[in-house]
Amino acid sequence: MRIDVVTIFPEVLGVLDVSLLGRARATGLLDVRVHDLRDATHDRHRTVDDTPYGGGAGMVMRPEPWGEVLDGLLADGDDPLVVFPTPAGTPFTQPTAVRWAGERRLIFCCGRYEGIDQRVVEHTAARARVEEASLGDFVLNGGEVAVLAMVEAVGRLVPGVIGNPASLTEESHEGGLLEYPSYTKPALWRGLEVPAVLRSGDHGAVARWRREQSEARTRRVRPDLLP
Ligand SMILES: CC(C)N1CCN(Cc2ccc(Cn3ccc4ccc(-c5n[nH]c(N)c5C#N)cc43)cc2)CC1
Repeated sequence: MRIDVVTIFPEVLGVLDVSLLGRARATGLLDVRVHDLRDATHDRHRTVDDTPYGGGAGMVMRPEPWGEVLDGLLADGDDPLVVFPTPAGTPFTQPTAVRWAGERRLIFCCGRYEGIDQRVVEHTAARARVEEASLGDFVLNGGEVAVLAMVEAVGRLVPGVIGNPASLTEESHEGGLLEYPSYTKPALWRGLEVPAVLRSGDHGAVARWRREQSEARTRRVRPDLLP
């Protein structure tokens, strides 16, 4: 999978070079390319923003640099999905990550200030598949942190990125339930014991206990996830 990220803060995306995604990049499983939007400006100050039509607080990102950088990225004709992170977007969920992990190429457009001139979304949607997605119901200062989360959630689902695919099967939000609690050695720690069933060797009992724990945790913490 190829992932392009357009941003005015390319250094923020540097964290993608470490850990799992770093190894995935090094082995070619993920081809992540970060592009500095300011490279598509041509004035002395490398200006990417201007005042909003209609007045109001803050600045809006100018359409011209975005048009130029997307002209280049969309020239390959390989049908990428173009994602605009925005507080006004469709909630990004695990099903979204699973769906995006099936794409051959993703392009993430990180806005800043009060957002990107809407005509960029409109013009891009006339020549590519576009989604406006939100990381959650809270406000960030720009799209970069959201894209880091989205790229990690998607990248880890690409075959080969996670060493043990089995660890992808029983995760939170898989199958609509939160994951069961996990334990490791020692069996007794600061007076707290590991549940006996987990040390019983009875795999059927362990599976039942884990399902019950997932259901109870979901009822307690996220009843909205239950059918
Ligand atoms: C003037 C006045 C009436 N407006 C009132 C509503 N405000 C909403 C507003 C607030 C901040 C930002 C900062 N920002 C710029 C690009 C950008 C991309 C993603 C996110 C983002 N925030 N939270 C998420 N889950 C996100 C995602 N994904 C935030 C971004 C953008 C937009 C804008 C100002």
